[in-house]
Amino acid sequence: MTEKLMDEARAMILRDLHEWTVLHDPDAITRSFSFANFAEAFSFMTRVAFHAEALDHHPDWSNSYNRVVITLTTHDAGGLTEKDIELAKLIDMLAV
Ligand SMILES: C[C@H](O)[C@H](O)[C@H]1CNC2=NC(N)=NC(=O)C2=N1
Repeated sequence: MTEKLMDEARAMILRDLHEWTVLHDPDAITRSFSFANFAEAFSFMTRVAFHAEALDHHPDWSNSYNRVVITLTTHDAGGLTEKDIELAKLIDMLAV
């Protein structure tokens, strides 16, 4: 199983993901994205979904019209792992 990120490694990685906010209960990161309209938002979600499926790591998310809120955590590990970081970086690339 993928292990939870700890201490310095975790702090260093999270510094690079400065657009994401760290949550503590559960241990997770969250970011809100806004798009021109629903079609753009849903197209983004579709692209993220295919990558998430390929990674076998899935976002907790919600969508309201042009806004998508994504929370990443590893349920199996009870907190943030490398898999969340990998998916967050991918999501950041897909959002631009
Ligand atoms: C069996 C399968 O690999 C697991 O259930 C995966 C699927 N996707 C997952 N996604 C997330 N975010 N956390 C998990 O623990 C997780 N587990």
